[in-house]
Amino acid sequence: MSNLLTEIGKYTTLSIDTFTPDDAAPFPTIEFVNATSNQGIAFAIWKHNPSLIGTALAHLQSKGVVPSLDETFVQEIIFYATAFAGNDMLKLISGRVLAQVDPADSYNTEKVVAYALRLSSAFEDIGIPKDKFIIKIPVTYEAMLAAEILTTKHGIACLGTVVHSLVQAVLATEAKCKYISPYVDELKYALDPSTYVALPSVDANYGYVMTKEIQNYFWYHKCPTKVCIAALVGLDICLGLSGVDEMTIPPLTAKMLQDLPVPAGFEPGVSKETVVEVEKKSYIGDKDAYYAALDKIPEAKARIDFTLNTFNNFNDESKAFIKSLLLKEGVA
Ligand SMILES: O=C[C@H](O)COP(=O)(O)O
Repeated sequence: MSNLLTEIGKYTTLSIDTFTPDDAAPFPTIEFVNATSNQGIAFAIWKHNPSLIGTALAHLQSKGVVPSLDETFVQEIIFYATAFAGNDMLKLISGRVLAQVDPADSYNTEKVVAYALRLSSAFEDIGIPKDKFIIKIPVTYEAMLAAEILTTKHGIACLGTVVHSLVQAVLATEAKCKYISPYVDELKYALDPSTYVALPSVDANYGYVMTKEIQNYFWYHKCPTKVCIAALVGLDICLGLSGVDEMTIPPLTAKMLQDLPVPAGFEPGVSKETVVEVEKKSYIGDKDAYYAALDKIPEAKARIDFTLNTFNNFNDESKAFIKSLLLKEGVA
């Protein structure tokens, strides 16, 4: 039977905002193409399924790696537990699994490259080829230099994430990101969708207006980068942005859309037929111009800082949780 989720899926690629296979169970007839993770989702996975940490530990031990509480070993556990979780999700989706670099490295090109290569190695080591995963990289000037290196020199597909402005989107497509993820609703709602409070109109939603601006720019200038919207919670926003290239939908929002009928006369909120002319911009090769442009958007800067801090906190919690498991198992 037709419902709002399948209807939106006619116009927009649907992906799911989870790495927990149980979350995909309520949608047996929906084809989610990609499945995503970040440090918040990762922490939830370890808590939900701590056996993934044990699987990662056993794999590393089988390769002769000696367990310890050192930062390097705990990080290796995160790489492999992420890869094994991704492997489970790949059984339920037709596309790729996505995993994010350490947000603490976001302003350091070399560190982003090194982290992404180690994470990619873990995926490939357990049999997940390069065309089945994507590395998510927060869009800063420094990190986009890393994305370009990873794409062109290593053949690793990248998604520019934590996008809160057209300025970042322009840089990410110039850096050859395969996707970008504009954040639509406030991150606090994405982390706990049950607390969502809709604004009086979608036009009052910063992320909604920005996402339409970015999609229009990418379509008008025929950018090869796809817009894969994230931090999407509100039903009104999902309807308003239906028609974008791709949506990563949290399970709770997907369930609500699946339970709703299609309104009479439904039309997607965004369409290539209504694209308007927009001036082309360029920031690659001009770090000062990029940060000067971003400085003019305090809302974007505040949201980027808040998001990176939030993910850093989840990463710290993950590491503390993994250390406590290693101690409990008596292996470190
Ligand atoms: O869970 C948080 C948000 O949806 C952030 O987007 P993401 O899942 O693509 O990282």
